[in-house]
Amino acid sequence: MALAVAVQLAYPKALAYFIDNAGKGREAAWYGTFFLAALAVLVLQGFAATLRYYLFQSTGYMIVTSIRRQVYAALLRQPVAFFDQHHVGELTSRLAADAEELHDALSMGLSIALRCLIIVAGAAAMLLAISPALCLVLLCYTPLSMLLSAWSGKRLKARARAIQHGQAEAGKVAHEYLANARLVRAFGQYRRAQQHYEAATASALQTAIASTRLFGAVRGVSSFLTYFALLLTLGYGAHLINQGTLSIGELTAFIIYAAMATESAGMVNDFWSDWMRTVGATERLFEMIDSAPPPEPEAGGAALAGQFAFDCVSFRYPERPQHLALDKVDFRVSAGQKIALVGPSGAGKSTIASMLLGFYEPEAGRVLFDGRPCPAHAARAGIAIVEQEPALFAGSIHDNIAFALPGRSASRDEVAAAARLANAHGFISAFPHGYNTEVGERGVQLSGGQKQRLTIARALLRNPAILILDEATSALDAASETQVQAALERLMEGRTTIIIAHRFSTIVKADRILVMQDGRIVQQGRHEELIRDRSGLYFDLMQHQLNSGSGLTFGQSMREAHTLSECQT
Ligand SMILES: Nc1ncnc2c1ncn2[C@@H]1O[C@H](COP(=O)(O)OP(=O)(O)OP(=O)(O)O)[C@@H](O)[C@H]1O
Repeated sequence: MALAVAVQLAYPKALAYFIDNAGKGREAAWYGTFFLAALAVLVLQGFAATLRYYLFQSTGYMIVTSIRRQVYAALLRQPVAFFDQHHVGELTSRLAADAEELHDALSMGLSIALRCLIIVAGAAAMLLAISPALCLVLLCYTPLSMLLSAWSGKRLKARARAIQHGQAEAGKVAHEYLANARLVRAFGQYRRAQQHYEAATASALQTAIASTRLFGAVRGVSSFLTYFALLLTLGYGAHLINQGTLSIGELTAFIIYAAMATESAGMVNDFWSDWMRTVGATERLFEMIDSAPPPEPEAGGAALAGQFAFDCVSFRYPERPQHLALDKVDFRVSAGQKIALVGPSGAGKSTIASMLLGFYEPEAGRVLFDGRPCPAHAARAGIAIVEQEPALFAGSIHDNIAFALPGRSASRDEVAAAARLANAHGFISAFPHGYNTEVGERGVQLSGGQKQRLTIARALLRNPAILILDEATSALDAASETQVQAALERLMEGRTTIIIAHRFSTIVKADRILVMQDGRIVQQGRHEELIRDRSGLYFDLMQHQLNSGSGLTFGQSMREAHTLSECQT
C-alpha cells in the first residue's frame, strides 16, 4: 500500500516537472528517459496494487470466517433457554448476513480508507511544500467535513442496526415457511407465506431506503464542499501566478494534490459512515460471542449406575416466569427401574426430561445422580433420549446413528450391531447404498417407523445407563409398530428408563407410574394400585384413553380395553 501510494503521490510532482521542462525545448533523449522512468514506475505501481488487493481481501475473508466460526461455536454453547428465545432463522441470518457486512468493511473498505489516509497525509505535505498560502483555503474545508461525518456516522449506525434486525426477522419467517414447505403446499398457503415474508421484509426495506437517503445527502453535501474548496483554490492560485510567486506547473500539481487530498478525505469520510453502519450491524454478533458460557468439558466423567432422584425440584421457564412448570417435584428412581410419566397435556412431563438432561437449572431443589449432584454435561454422557418426533440430520444413515458417540467415530460394525438390535438393519441393507443412504433433511426420505428405529439404534449405540423415552403418539401400522416396540424393549433392557408414556401397554408394564398435573406429582404407584382410586386423576386418564383409543392401534385398543375393564371390575 505504502509503495502504491508513494508512486501515486509522485505523479503530480512529475507532471509539474514535465510541464515546466517540456516548454524549454528538450532533446528526444530527455523525453525517452522520462518515458522509460514513468513506465517502470507504472509497472511497480500495478504490482503493488495487485499485492495490496490480494492481502486485504484474503485477510478480510480469513477474519470473517474466523468470526463466523466463533459466533457458531458461541451459539452451540448457549443454554437451551437461549433457543427458546431466539428463532433459528434469525440466528442463521445473523451468521450469514451480519458477518458478510463485516467482510465488505474489513477488506475493501479498510484498504481504501487506509490508502486514502496515507494519501491525505502525503498530499498535505506536498501541498505545504508547494504553497503554504494556497493551503489556507483548504483549511476551511477540513473541519466542516469532519463535523458532517461525525453527525451522520451516529445516525447511520443506529439505522444499520435496525436494518440487520429487520433482515433477521425476515430470515425467521423464511425459515419457518421453508422448513414447513410440505405443510404450506398441503394447505395451499403459498400466498399467505408470500405475504408474510413481504410484510417481514418491508420494515428492513423502509429503513434501508431512509438510510440511503441520509447517506446520499451526506455524500452530496460532502462532494459540494470538496469541489467548492477546489474552485476557491483555483481562483487564488491564478492570482499567485499573476504575482509571479507560483509557476503553471506548480499550480497544476497543487490542484491535483488538492483533488487527491480532498477526494481521499471524502473516501475516509465515506468509510467512516460505512464503518459505523457495520459496527451497528455486527454488534449483535459480538454480543453473542461475549455472552456465550465457556465450553463444556468433553463428555466423560464417572459412569452413572443409573439411579437418579428429583429432590423437591421447582422450575419456571424463563419465558414464562409467572407459571410454575414444576412444583416441588420429588421422586427417586432405582437403577434399572422403568418409570412411566403420565398426565394431561402441559402437566410437565417433557419438562422433567429437560431437567434430567440438565437443559435448565432448577429454581429450587436438586437433581441427583447416584445420590449426588452431578454436572449436567457429565450426567448427559450416561443418558440417551429417544424423542417422540425422530430427529435426524441430513446425512447418511451411518452418520445419524454414529451421532450417539461424541469424541470418537463409531465403526461400521458397531453401527450395524446397534441397527440390528433396533430392527433397522434389514431395511437399511435393502437400500442400494446401505448405511451410506442419505436420509434427506430431517429424514424426509424415510418412513415414520424407519426413522424411529434409527433413533432407537442411535440410543442403543450410546449404551446409556439412563434412557429417556418420549413415546410417539402417532400410530404406526401394525407390522411397523411391532418392530418398533421390539426394538424399544431391547433398548430398555437393563437400563433405568423414564418414559413419557402414551400407550396403555407401556403404562401397565411400568415398575412405577408418576401421574402429573400442573407441574406436580399427584399420584404414584403401579397400575393395579392407581386404578383402584376411582376419584384419582389416573382413573380419569385411563378412562379417557380407553374411550378415545388415542395412541393405540385398533388391535391394541381392543386387547387393552379388555385389560382395563378387567382391572375396573
Ligand atoms: N420452552 C418453554 N418455554 C415456556 N414455557 C414452556 C416451555 N416448554 C413448556 N412450557 C410450559 O411448561 C408447561 C409444561 O410443559 P411440558 O412440555 O413439560 O408438558 P407435557 O406434560 O410434556 O405436555 P405434552 O404431553 O402436551 O407434551 C406447560 O404449561 C408449557 O406451556
